[in-house]
Amino acid sequence: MSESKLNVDRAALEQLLQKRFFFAPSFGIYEGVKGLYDYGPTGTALQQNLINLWRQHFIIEEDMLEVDCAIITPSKVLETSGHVAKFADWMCRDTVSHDFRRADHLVEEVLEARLESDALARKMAEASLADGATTDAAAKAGAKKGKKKGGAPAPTKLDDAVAEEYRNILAQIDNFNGDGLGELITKYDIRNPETGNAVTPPAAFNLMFESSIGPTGTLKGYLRPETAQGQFMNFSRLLEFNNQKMPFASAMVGRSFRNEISPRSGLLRVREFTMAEIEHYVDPLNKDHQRFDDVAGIALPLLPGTVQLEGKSNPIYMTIGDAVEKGVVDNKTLGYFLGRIYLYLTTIGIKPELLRFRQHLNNEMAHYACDCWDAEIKTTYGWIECVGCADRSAYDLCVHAAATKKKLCVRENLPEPRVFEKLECEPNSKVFGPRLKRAAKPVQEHLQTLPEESLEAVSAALAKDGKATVTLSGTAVDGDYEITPDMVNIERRTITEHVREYTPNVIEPSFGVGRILYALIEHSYSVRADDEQRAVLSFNAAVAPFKCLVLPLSGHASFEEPLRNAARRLRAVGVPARVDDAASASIGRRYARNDELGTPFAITVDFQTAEDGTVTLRERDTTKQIRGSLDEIVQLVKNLVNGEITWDVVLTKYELVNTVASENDA
Ligand SMILES: Nc1ncnc2c1ncn2[C@@H]1O[C@H](COP(=O)(O)OP(=O)(O)OP(=O)(O)O)[C@@H](O)[C@H]1O
Repeated sequence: MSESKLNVDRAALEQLLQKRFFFAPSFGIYEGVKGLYDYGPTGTALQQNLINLWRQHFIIEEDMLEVDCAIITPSKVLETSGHVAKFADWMCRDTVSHDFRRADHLVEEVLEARLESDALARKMAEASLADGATTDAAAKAGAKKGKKKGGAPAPTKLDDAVAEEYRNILAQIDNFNGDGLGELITKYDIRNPETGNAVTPPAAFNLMFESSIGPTGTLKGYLRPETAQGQFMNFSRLLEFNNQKMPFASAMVGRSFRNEISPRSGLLRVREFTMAEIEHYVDPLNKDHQRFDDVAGIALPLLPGTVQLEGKSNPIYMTIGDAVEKGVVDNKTLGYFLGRIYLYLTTIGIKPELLRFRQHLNNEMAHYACDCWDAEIKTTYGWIECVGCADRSAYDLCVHAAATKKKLCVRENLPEPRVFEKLECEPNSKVFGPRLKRAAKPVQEHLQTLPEESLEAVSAALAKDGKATVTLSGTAVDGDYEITPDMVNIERRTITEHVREYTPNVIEPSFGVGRILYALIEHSYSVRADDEQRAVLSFNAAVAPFKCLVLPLSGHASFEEPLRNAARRLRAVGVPARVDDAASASIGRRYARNDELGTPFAITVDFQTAEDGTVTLRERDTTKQIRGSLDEIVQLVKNLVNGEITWDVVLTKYELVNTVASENDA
């Protein structure tokens, strides 16, 4: 499939979004704070519709268990999950202005700009060559031209090998850690593009907002950076609620908080945002999915790690069935969710040709993940991760179980008892206590959890030397401890198990609602190719913030009653209707305003309404209108909004109203 270009004038779109109050910087009258936004009525309705569709598509369709957990999270939870130590980005500082920049974004921005400049220089050189000049002269001419035009720096041609190196780095930019990014900054003399100043070497910056809980100030807490941990905390209750049946999924829609280093791209990188997350618990020995066949035939644009490491950025198209069979995608459950994510995004209106699934590279993978794919959507800001889909393995449940000594596992009755031999260690605590004092318990626990080969070695040492050494690490009493045969009984026993106990693995699709909302706005935006050049947001009826506008042809008093009646009738059949009776604006201007809000339908009350009770119905994208009785039109709008009929079909059944006059009456 060819990649379609986004034809969006971002400055014009941003103006529209502010004017129609989709969203705006928070605390604006105090000059605002970067990365914080308020949604207005339009944005709120759009977001709510996206969430409703998400709930329908995932939670209801898959019978998931929805929860709503606390946002303020005690430090202990996030220490255990690894977020306190590792939930960080790499940050550089301008050595003169002291501005902060995220290191990977800085490298990306500078190298991309150099490649763009290189491409321009080559184009100019080619053009001049075609005019008969030599390459050098052409480049010089290009440079002069560049300088003359608005003072922008002249395009600079790169050495072929260097350009190739840049492309390679960019294809795997997420794979670099702090040291790696530092080396790139030094090697390629990367500076703050806004000031031209050098930057400091990257340092880790933890993204969590820290707080303290209660008046003592001693209980440290954080605003959650993801909703997942709350769901894990409730794993046992949820399993119980599900009658111990596996697999199952929990889900939550809620706010998360990240103290982003330098938020710059509107809604795409903010410090407080709505996430919709699913934690699907699955047996590690069987990651198949019952409904895999429903999605197996969908061809997805995939960008596997191996392709990125070759320096390539074009996705390969592969059915989900093939991708799992060939091991490109690790397992059927992960593949199933990639398919469901694709269906959700394309159903709400994301253009399939501007969507790809990129696999995480090893260094990029979050500390908890063993395989991860991002659904990335192309916007005017480039490819943006909008949904992460990670196999978190058993990481979270295991670490929380170990920290709390609570069992977070599944117990399943085996169809047949399992009989096997096992080397077991039974400590003699009467001897342990007096001899090892504080270390007695940790040493006993250590021995009981040793893998079979290590326990075998201890047993052999005790038999041969009459003693063995046990080394503790990561405890409060780390060190070497000597044990003797009177302290333990190690023997091989026959075990009969009737129950299998295991920690489930977690497959986690994690959606950033704001990023999806913004990408959808860009994909829905166009400008009419007429003299007026009016903007339209072509949301489908299911996601459109408002479904139907009701308006009078003019401010004539006789329109008032039928107008209210039409709005009342629409609401009675469950269609949210907005009335626009601003008599000061012409009908054409009011249609245009409505197109900017993305409202798909408009009912107009005019002089004929008083005569025969009919109204007109206008569709936003075609601007075509039909006429019918109010009853008929209300029913039609209801069916159109619910997707029971399409506008194309409506057009085959009704005569068009001549609308040229009113549409141009702006
Ligand atoms: N600062 C943010 N602003 C808006 N949405 C965000 C932000 N950070 C993450 N998200 C959303 O949450 C989803 C899941 O979060 P995840 O931890 O996978 O993101 P991430 O890999 O940290 O994102 P990035 O690499 O862009 O910082 C992302 O796919 C994205 O849609």
